[in-house]
Amino acid sequence: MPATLTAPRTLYDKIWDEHVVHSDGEGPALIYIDRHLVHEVTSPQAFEGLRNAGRAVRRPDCTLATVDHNVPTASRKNFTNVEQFISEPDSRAQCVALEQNVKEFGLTYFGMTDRRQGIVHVIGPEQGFTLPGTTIVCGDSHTSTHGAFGALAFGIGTSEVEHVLATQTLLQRKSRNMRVTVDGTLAEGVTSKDVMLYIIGRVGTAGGTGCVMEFGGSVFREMGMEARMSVCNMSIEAGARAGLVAPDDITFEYLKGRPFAPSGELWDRAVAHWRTLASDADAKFDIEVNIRAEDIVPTVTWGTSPQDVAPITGQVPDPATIADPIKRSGVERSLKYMGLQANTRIEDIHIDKVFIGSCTNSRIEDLRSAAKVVLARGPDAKVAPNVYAMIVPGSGLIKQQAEAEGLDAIFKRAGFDWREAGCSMCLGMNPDQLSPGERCASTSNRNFEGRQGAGGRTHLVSPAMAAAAALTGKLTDVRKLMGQNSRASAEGAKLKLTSVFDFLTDKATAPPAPIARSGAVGTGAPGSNAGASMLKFTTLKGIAAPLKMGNVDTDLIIPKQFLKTLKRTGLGDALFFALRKDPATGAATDFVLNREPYTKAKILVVTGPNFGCGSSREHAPWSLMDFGIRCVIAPSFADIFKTNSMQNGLLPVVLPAAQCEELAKDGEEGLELEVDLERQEIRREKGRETIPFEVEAFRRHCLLNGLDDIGLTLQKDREVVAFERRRTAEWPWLDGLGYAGQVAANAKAGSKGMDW
Ligand SMILES: CC(C)[C@H](C(=O)O)[C@@H](O)C(=O)O
Ligand code: SF4
Repeated sequence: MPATLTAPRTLYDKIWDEHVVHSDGEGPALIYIDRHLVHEVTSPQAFEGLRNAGRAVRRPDCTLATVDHNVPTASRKNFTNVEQFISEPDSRAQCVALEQNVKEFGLTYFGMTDRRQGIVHVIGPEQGFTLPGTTIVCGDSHTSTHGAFGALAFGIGTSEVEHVLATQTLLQRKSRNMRVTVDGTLAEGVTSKDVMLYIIGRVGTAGGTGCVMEFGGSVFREMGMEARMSVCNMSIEAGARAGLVAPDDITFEYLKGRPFAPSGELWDRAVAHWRTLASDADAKFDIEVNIRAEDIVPTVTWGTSPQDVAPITGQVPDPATIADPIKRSGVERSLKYMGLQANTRIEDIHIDKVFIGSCTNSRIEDLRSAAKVVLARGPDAKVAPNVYAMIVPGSGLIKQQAEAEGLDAIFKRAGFDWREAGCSMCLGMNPDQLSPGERCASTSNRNFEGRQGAGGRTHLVSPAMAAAAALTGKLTDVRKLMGQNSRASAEGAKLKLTSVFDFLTDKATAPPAPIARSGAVGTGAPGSNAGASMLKFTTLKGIAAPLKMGNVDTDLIIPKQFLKTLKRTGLGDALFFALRKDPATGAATDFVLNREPYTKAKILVVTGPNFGCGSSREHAPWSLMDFGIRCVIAPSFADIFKTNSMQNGLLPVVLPAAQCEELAKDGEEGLELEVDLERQEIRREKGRETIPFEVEAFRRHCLLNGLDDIGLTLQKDREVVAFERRRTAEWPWLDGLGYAGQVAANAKAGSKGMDW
């Protein structure tokens, strides 16, 4: 055993070590992926890639697919099929495409007639597909949710989805270890959502960049699994690669008996292994944050970034008190967008809509918590006049359980709209959206501009706070509604509790056989080695467009309505859509990319940090590329955006903020920059000083040579097969139903070596 494996290790270190298939110690490691969740938005291009290369899905038994983002949440009573039910053509096309792909590639699929259908991050844990100690990925940033089980779970882009489908592995660099400890006792009325909003407010949306964030301390140890999921869910909002809570008896109790979880003797073996995973007492964390539970009160967001938080007892900030000009203008911009005056009391903010749902807060505990607030107001409690409040359970099973408990009746009696499962107004890829100017108290996770609908205004809150806002028509301290002692009054408001196992009665079954296609699925693509399908990047000379903003999120780079495409191309006009088109008239604005000479920009120079934060949508780099931009220079990038860019031949260059400012000035003067990846330098006009930069050696090599990751990984097939044999021997519960120790041969083992 190497020395590093005997030194004290964190939970993350241990999961990482157990999943390395190959590492040369320098480049990224090839890690094995135990569980892959798939949804309709980020998978069509990945399946298309497999189809074009004649590749199969390597481990259908470890892959689970559902539809969630596009599905309407209207009653399915008259549902006959997706074609008939989904009227919006692009949403329909994505759902139909997934239905065809799962058949063609032979995958387990919870479609719209399956009561197990729901938000991908809700159904994985619900089914016991999510297990401790595993690596879990999905083409979705909130894959971090599954870290609540002590799994290394993170979002990936579509190119990586294709990589995992084809190889069941990913090329990854190890992140740093960060720990957030919250000790003490939470005050009455303070929930896991408040804890996480508070943490994001403290560390910022880039606080966890490059890190895996473990949550420790008495507060998380005492939390139930659903609360832990809400916390880990939003670790991506803190910029972290993943969130983690050590698995313990609470975890095991939650999982035992779930359809996809191991049972019998395998269960005992699995639990014995899971107990070894917690961070060693003397393990070292690169970053430590300590928080006192007593400092946290019900928390809401006032602005357009999840870090814009305030206690419900507080007020909207005043930009005049902020010295840093970028931060000040950011706050001014947020307040303008949110239609708020500085120093307004948070409790004086009136709302138009309430959304209870999303992968953060749509589970049974969340619904119970909202229902308790309604019950505490007595039988005549009513949603405030002029407020529309909707409740969207995270899965069909949660909906059934809530109905068995009578929660739907409590909500309906008070005037809430009770809907079918899906992502719904968290993102509004389906018909559930805010209208321009509408203000919403939402239990979701992102309050970016236009997130819930163009011009819509989002305040993130807990389910209890959302229910309170629905009843009063404004952001309200839920503690006032629950009385002095919320726990006591909540207990007074009795709910008829049920067991989830009354509903989890559909047995897990082996995935169906793929539909055979001539010479394609299952037959592999011998010889399709290091593909040169990625666009090469050597040197790039051109106009640089300056963008003086920080925390530019991918919702802003490309809004949701453009994620419905089945292609990777044609997205240039969608780039920064909300900034480039006047929402009222549709006319072009004076945004930098609409002005000459920047309509021909090949480089984007951003002066603020954390470019590309938020969603994992690879559509962000696709739209930049389609516009003609091949290089983005910024002080820092969000992890997923950076990887997605590299996968597409778009070069992200990190430079200190002062140098970004200098280059932005060149851009403002209309000067060209020349980005030379070979020499790792940026040459400027007018004899201005050349600026050096650094790009990780492996990625530089791939960009310079146009090498795509799948081709490289297929050359490691022998190592992958050996890993799978060991996995079956040591952790047999990870092989899914129908796995016979055979995988589709995607590439011939032992083909040419590769210098990575
Ligand atoms: C569609 C998907 C790429 C996206 C994500 O990665 O988060 C979505 O789920 C979101 O919440 O914005
Ligand atoms: S964040 Fe919203 S849109 Fe994204 S997966 Fe979760 S519920 Fe769906």
